[in-house]
Amino acid sequence: MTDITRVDLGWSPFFMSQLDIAELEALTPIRISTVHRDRVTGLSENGTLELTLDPGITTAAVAVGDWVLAAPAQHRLVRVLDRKTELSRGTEYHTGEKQLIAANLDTLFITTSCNNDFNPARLERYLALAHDAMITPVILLTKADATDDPDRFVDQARALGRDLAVLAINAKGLDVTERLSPWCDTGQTVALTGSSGVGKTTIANALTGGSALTRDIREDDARGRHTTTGRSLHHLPTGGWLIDTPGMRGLGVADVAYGIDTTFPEISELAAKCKFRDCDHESEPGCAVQAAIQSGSVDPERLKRFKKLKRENEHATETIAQARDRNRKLGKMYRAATRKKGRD
Ligand SMILES: Nc1nc2c(ncn2[C@@H]2O[C@H](COP(=O)(O)OP(=O)(O)OP(=O)(O)O)[C@@H](O)[C@H]2O)c(=O)[nH]1
Ligand SMILES: [Zn+2]
Repeated sequence: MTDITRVDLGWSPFFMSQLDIAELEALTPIRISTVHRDRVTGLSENGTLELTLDPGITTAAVAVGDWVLAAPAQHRLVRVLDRKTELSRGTEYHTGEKQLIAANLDTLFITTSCNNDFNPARLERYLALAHDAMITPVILLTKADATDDPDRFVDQARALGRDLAVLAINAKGLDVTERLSPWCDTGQTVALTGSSGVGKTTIANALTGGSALTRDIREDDARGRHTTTGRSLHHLPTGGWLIDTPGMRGLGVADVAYGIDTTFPEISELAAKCKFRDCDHESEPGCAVQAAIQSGSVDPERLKRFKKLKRENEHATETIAQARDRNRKLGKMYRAATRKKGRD
């Protein structure tokens, strides 16, 4: 790779400010493009570099999109820099810690279609994830060419947030790259999420000019593995970067209370004004949310979905905390047993 600068790669003062003088002199900032089980690959101004990890860093703690400091001569990853944004997901059944999916994303394209796939509750889960991670969400409504009334879907999607960017597109059309260009400019990083068949691959191919998404990435996904054999950070002709990791294709919410409140601002703002702090917004006296529903300024369906998502999130957060606790205890038991063995 030639003629690529750090700024092209997404470098900014946010990352620069984390380096001390010694690091500035001795180490090279590298953007992670692939995470394998035992090593990672990254990009710098000088091309692609394979890195091994210093003791104390595991590949589970490195995500595609991360900026790291490396000792390039020894091909060693020394330190992962603080992330601007971090996308992680609850695992299936929330049996363990959250899984890191991607780092330093600017925009998440939440993709659905102008057909039965359109589901406000599902879109709100994705919005909660994006908002929680401080990533800008953009809703893409594909298959606009296959319906008589795409505006109906656009209106419904716009009602899911304030100032929410919503685009109805034909993913197979020639104008996809141009329509998405405001988010795909130099140094900007994007990812696509959404259900199977909504057009993510079609859009990714349009954005990359056809080079994206190798077969092996999807096969890994089907087996639920966290490694990828393909490259996961794709340079776009518009100057941006597309992250495609297997984990992008099935995001569960856990520990995203802030994101849920941000996704339902009209409700969370009123909830702060309810008479009781633990108000359920049902039939309590002095409930500001119910008052707004009575007056017609809040959609009762939004309240239902808000409460359901909150419950799901609380459950997942609790289960993760329990798993963490269990792991800690197991670790303690194991350490005690090895210590005892050492004495025997
Ligand atoms: N007419 C039309 N067809 C589309 C559009 N978007 C996707 N398709 C078609 O829908 C099918 C599924 O598209 P994909 O891009 O493979 O969907 P995906 O989201 O990547 O699906 P998974 O890989 O299963 O997650 C393909 O046959 C596409 O050609 C669109 O906007 N208009
Ligand atoms: Zn209330």
